[in-house]
Amino acid sequence: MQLQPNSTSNSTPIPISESQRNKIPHVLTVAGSDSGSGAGIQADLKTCAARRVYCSTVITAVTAQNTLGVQGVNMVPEDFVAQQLTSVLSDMNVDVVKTGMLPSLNMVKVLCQSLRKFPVKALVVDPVMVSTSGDILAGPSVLAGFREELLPMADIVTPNVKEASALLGDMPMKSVSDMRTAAKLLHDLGPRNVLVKGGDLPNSSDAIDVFFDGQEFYELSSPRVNTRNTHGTGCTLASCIAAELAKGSSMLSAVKIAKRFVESALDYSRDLVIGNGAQGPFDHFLAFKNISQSSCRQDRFNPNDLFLYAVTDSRMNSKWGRSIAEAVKAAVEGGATIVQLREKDVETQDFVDAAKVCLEICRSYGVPLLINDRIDVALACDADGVHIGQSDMSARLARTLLGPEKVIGVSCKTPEQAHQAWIDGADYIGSGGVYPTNTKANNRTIGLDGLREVCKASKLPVVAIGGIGMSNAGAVMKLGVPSLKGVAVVSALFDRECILTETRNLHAVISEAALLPQ
Ligand SMILES: Nc1ncnc2c1ncn2[C@@H]1O[C@H](COP(=O)(O)OP(=O)(O)OP(=O)(O)O)[C@@H](O)[C@H]1O
Ligand SMILES: Cc1ncc(CO)c(N)n1
Ligand SMILES: [Mg+2]
Repeated sequence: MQLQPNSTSNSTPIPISESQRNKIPHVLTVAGSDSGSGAGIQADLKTCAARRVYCSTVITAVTAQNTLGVQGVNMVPEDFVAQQLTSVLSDMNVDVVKTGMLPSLNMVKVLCQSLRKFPVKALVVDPVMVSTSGDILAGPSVLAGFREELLPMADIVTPNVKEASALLGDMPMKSVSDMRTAAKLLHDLGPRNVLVKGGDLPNSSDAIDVFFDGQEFYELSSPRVNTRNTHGTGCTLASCIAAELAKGSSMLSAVKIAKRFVESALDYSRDLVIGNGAQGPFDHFLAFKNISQSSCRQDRFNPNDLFLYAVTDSRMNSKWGRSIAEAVKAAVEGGATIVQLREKDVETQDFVDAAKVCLEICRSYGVPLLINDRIDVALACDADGVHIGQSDMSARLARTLLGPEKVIGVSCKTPEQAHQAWIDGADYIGSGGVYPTNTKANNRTIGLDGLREVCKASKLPVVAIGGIGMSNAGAVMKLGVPSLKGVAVVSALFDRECILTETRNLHAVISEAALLPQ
C-alpha cells in the first residue's frame, strides 16, 4: 500500500517501514451513522473492536434512528465523503474496505473512484437499501451504481432478501431455492462471492444464508434466535467478514466466523431491553468477555477433519512408556486428521503443559487439537476446541465460554441428543459406542443400527466411536449415510507398539471403504 501525502494538511507523513510497524489488521467502513448505535458505523466499530481489528470510518449520512425506525436521514455532501476517503486511504494502511449505506448514485461513484486510486486487499459490499424496520436508506437511483460499478469491484456482496430482490429487478424471494438463484444471478454481475442473507426470509425456522463462490453453493444454517434484538445484524455480519479477511482468513472461513459471531451475540443478548420499539440493538461484547481469540488456525472446523479421529489415553501411554506428545506426533504423522486429548488421570497443570506441546505439533501438521471435557484446559492452552459428553456442561454454555471460533463436539447416542447438540451450537457429534469397548466403563453399545439412526437424524457431521479398529472400521464407513464423516479410535492406535504404522494402516482401510460404492 502506498503512502500518499495528505493534500489538506501541510505536515508530511513520516515514512515508517512495514517491518517497523506493529501492524494491526485494519478495516475502513464507509457507512451511515445510526443514532441508536445498533447498526451502521456504530455496529461496524463495535464488531471490529470485538474482533480485535482497527476500524476507521468514512461517514456517508447521519440518520436519526431508534428502535421504532428511521425518523430522518441527512446525507453528507459527496465531496466531503471523497475528502474523508482520501484522508484515510492515503495514509492509514487499510487492509479491507466495507461499505454500508451509500445514499446516492454519486456517492457510489465517488467511492469507486477512490478505490481505483487506492486499492485495498478486499472489498466487502453490504448493499444497504431497506432497514428491517422497512425504512428506505438508499433509493432505487443507487441500483445502477451498485450493479455497474461497485459490485464488479467487490470480493463479496451481502444483500438481505429484499436487497437481493431489488438488485435483480424485483425478483420474487420466497424460499432458499430463490436465494440460490439470486446468488447465481448476482454473481453474474461481477462480485467474486455472494452471500444472500436469510434473516428476513418469511416462514423459516432457521436463519439460512446462501453463499456462492462462483462454483459451489453453501447453505449456512443456524437456529433462529427468538429475540427482538436483531437490529444491525446485517452490518455486523459484513463488518465481521471484513475483519476476518483483514486478519488473513479465507472468504468461506470469514463468512462462517461472522455468521457464528452474529448468532452468539444474538443469543447472548436475547433478553436485552433497550428502547420501546419493535427492533432492539444487541450486545457485541459481553458474550466474549475473557475469551482468548488468538487462535492461530485460520479456518474453522472442516467436517472432513473427522475422517480419522485419534483419541489419546494416558494409561495406554504409560503402559507403552511414551509421553502424550510422542503418541500424538506418531498419530498425526501416520495420518490422523484430528486429535482429542482424553487424559483422565493427569494433574491439571501437567495436562495444560502437555496440551501446549501437542498443539504445536498438531498446528505444524494443520491438524486440529481438541480437549476432552476440560474447557478450562482448552482455554488455558488455546486449543482448537473441546469434546464434551452428555453429563458435562451444555454445549450452549461451552459455546458462550469458548466463543464463536472454537470447535465443539458432543457425544450423542440418540437422535434427540443430536438435535439438542445442533440447537446448542455444536460443530459435530460423536456417536457410539458402536461396538463394545473397555476404554469407557458402563457405556451402552448402540451398534451399527443405532449409529445409522443418529446419523440420519443429525444435522451435524458425525464421527463414529467405540470399539472401532482395523477389523470393523471398513464396515462403519460403508454405512453410507452422508453425515457420517469418519471414525474415532483409541486402543486401535494407542494400545499398540507402533502408533505410526497402525494409523497409516487404518487410514488406508477407511480410505478404501469410503471410496467403495455403497
Ligand atoms: N433471529 C436470528 N437468529 C439467528 N440469526 C439471525 C437472526 N436474524 C438474522 N440472523 C442472521 O444475521 C445475519 C444478517 O441477516 P439479515 O437478513 O437480518 O440482514 P439485514 O436485514 O441486512 O440486517 P439489518 O437488520 O442490519 O438490516 C444473517 O447471517 C442472518 O442469518
Ligand atoms: C445507518 C444505517 N445503516 C445500515 C442500516 C441497516 O441495518 C441501518 N438501519 N442504518
Ligand atoms: Mg434483518
